[in-house]
Amino acid sequence: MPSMLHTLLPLSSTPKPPANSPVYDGPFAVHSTRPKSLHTVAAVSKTTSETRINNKAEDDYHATLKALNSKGRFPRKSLGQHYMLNSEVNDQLVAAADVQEGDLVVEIGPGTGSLTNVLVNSGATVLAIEKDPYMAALVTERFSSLDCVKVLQEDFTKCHIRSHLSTVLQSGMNSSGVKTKYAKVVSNLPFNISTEVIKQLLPMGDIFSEVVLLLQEEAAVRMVDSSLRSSEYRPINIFINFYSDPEYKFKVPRTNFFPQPKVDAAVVSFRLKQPVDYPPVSSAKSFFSMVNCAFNGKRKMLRKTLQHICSSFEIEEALASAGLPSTSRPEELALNDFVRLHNSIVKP
Ligand SMILES: C[S@@+](CC[C@H](N)C(=O)[O-])C[C@H]1O[C@@H](n2cnc3c(N)ncnc32)[C@H](O)[C@@H]1O
Repeated sequence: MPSMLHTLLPLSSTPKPPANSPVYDGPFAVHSTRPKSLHTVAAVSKTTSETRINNKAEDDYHATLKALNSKGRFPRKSLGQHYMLNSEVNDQLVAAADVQEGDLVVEIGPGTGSLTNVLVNSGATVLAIEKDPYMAALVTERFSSLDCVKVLQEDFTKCHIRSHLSTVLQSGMNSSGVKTKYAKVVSNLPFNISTEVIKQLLPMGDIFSEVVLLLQEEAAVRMVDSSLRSSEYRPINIFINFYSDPEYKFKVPRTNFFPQPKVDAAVVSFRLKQPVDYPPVSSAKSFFSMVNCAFNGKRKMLRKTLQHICSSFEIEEALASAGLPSTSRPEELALNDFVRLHNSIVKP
């Protein structure tokens, strides 16, 4: 190991790869890909087409440590820094988004660039947005010779993704050949910003076709499963189904990350609906404000929880004209029921 690594992570405190890991037990095969040797981050060089990375880089445990040490960094909990050690998982993430030559892909939190590398090798043009200035510098250096990767050092939850995308489409970066009208998002992002990111991205069906995210497993299950009357049924399920068709792809055990998080992860794809396909409501804002009100008392009847929108008599009338019992509770209503109820209360 390089002396730099010893300086920053003394042997006694150097984290060890977890026993028998990383193990990816996705839907396909179970692999044991224990770290093999010490690799540098990515050997980046120009190919004949000048857009690809020559040799498939090894983004394993040692490479990740070495990359972090090159910037004098330890993983930061506050930034949700759990780096992916298993390139098979990155391959499957990219496959889940069906990334093709000419796709424009937004990656949130590229970290050391292991997923970025797989995206580039699939022929994508990548706009990577990284909050940590050290990791942004690292990933910028790693892909500095490629026109098809642009790294922005920004907090994704605060950035104006629309204007960044249009800048990319108008810039020289597009000479690397973005062929589609819609971009995709593929990301292993910090668990603590995932709900915010989902709320930010799903209503953008006019610019994104697909959002594929590595999420905390429990959250992934909750977001995809919108079974009525379950204790997990929430306004976020209505929101997700309003704007997208979600699909649980596969589980990723915690042993695949460095450092290991306390929970497992899972990949979810959200196929975004185009605005013309959204359920017909006069205003999405008033629709979601009604849904949120309805869930204020999850076990209470809607004629009670919606009382500050209109009188309980009017609510009962609206329920009847939406074909719903007057005793309905929010957990009993699917997306379409809420749409009919909203349209009965707020006449278009
Ligand atoms: C879970 S790590 C994943 C890193 C890398 N994608 C991988 O697979 O190894 C999350 C990354 O997101 C970055 N990050 C944290 N908060 C962010 C934010 N608000 N906006 C953009 N990047 C963020 C972290 O610095 C870190 O690099």
